[in-house]
Amino acid sequence: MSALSLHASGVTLAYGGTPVVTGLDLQVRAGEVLVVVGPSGCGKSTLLRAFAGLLPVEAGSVRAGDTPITGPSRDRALVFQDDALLPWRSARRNVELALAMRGVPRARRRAEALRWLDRVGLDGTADRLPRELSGGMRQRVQLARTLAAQPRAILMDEPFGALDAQTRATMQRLLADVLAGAPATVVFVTHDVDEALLLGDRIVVLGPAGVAAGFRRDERPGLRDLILAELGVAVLKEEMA
Ligand SMILES: Nc1ncnc2c1ncn2[C@@H]1O[C@H](COP(=O)(O)OP(=O)(O)OP(=O)(O)O)[C@@H](O)[C@H]1O
Repeated sequence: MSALSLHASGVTLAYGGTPVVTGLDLQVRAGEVLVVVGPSGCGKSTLLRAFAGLLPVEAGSVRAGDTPITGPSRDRALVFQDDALLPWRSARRNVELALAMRGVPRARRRAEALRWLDRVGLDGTADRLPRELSGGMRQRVQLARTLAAQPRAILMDEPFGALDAQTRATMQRLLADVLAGAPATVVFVTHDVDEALLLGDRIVVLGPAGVAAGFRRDERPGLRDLILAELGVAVLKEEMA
């Protein structure tokens, strides 16, 4: 399975007729990790929902590769802060579910689920229920389950927002590691500019008028300050809008 490019062209997104995002143009290249930052309420989650096929566009188009996005697909996984694991299934059996949905024969699921759990550092806890795991461990299971489904695009909405600083830093490094070996395009939403700089090949600042600025990582010295400045301007514009 190859990574999937994602495209938003002249996109307007709205809830109950009230526009949230207007005329947005954004191209995500196949295989890149694009991080989206922006003021609270500017429509970051809404954009992910459109790419996930959960929210139809009011105007413009969203595409995955050449195909218009008209609904959810197993090719595009959405990952939230809440781990959304099934509470009555062990970590291993949560991962096995993703394998079953991918059509992996029953006889191979157990070993493959254990390999994915091992990959996210969870060997030895495969038989525990979600409530017997810490928040960071549950996020690891969620990551294993997402990767096991082999999506071609992963849409991540502040997945580490609920974790303490130390666990969050560990998860960021782990994610950077596993993504390096995964053939998937990633759109990652965060409030944390340092997280954006660690994970993103490219970082865009979303503002009330669409993409306010875009940066390649390592593009120039002082990138962090530049992003913070753009973010500050976007927040002011959002407040004045
Ligand atoms: N289901 C909904 N129904 C109505 N309005 C909504 C709904 N979801 C979001 N909104 C509104 O749309 C706007 C954008 O919300 P969204 O969650 O996309 O912003 P965000 O940039 O992800 O914000 P944050 O950074 O705070 O998570 C907000 O004004 C929000 O109140």
